[in-house]
Amino acid sequence: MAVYTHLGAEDMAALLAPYHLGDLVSAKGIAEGVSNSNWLIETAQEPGKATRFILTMYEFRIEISDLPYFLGLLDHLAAKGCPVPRSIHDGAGNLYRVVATPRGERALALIEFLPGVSLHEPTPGQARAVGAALATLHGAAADYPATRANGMGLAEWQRLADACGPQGLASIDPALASLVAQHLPRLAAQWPQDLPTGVIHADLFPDNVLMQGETVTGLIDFYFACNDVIAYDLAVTHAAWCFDAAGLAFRADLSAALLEGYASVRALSGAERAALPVLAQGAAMRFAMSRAYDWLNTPADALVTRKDPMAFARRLQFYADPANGGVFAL
Ligand SMILES: Nc1ncnc2c1ncn2[C@@H]1O[C@H](COP(=O)(O)OP(=O)(O)O)[C@@H](O)[C@H]1O
Ligand SMILES: N[C@@H](CCOP(=O)(O)O)C(=O)O
Repeated sequence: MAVYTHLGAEDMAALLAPYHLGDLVSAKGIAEGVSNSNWLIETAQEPGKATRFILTMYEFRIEISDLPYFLGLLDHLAAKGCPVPRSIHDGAGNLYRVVATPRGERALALIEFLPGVSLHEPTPGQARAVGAALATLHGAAADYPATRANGMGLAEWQRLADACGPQGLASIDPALASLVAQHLPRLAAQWPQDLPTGVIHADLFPDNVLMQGETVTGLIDFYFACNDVIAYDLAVTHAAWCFDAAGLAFRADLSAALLEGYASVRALSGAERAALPVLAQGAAMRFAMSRAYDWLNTPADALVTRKDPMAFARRLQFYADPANGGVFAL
């Protein structure tokens, strides 16, 4: 997360009053992340007994009309035992509220705080646990009744690339514009059409998984969740987890563990397995393009760390290299 909107203690207390959670004890902006402003909130009904929550203010890339899908999905998955934060409803039962801020009207929601830490250098055991948790999520979400199209699909990668423009892409790295021109039309032509679809997380990066040891204690940040190709979610997770911390070297041990963990809960069909190389190239393109756009357009005053588009451009090259075709064989 990030903090785009700066709020004083009085503003924060007023925002939280409709939740009837007691007195505001502390509110700390969380610098991780990109899309929203987030705070770790502590409130207490009585002195010395504080409870933690996460307050999210939706800043961009999120339509308010999608919030019932995202927040309802958290409650659906939590009810099935998945380690996801429940949404906290206000005193009138609302899942989210729209408030006036110095930057204009914003929607906000409060969710449960979950224990655990996100990892920078996962072990194979942790990657296996994440694979299994992802497959469990896919199963638990199978009867979620709402649907949402993927707003970060192929058409959006193209729109982001066009918005950056060849010069903007080249200003990030001289190789980026030609890489996009080489691979984006091919991916559009080769994109699989007939694979099983369902609810996917679509952004299960290490910073969106909380762990204690090898136990997944939290799957968070469902704000790209949507209905799309289920195996694409595994490809996204693979692209996010299976390279070293610098994003340069492929980690075969993490890859094997993640795929094994996934397959231990949900078997992949032959068609899904065969499609993983192209799905992973698409995943890498998706994050290269959103990062490139953010690289060129992040407000100067935002408390946010821009993420390197080239880390995913390099992964795209890795997945597109025929010499690496065996990565997804189990
Ligand atoms: N339910 C939660 N419990 C504990 N920590 C959380 C929770 N939700 C978010 N966080 C913390 O806030 C950070 C940013 O949250 P996240 O939802 O990933 O924001 P963004 O969408 O901007 O990436 C996480 O990396 C984590 O440290
Ligand atoms: N995981 C993405 C960033 C998406 O933003 P988030 O902070 O909302 O997860 C990336 O690494 O590019």
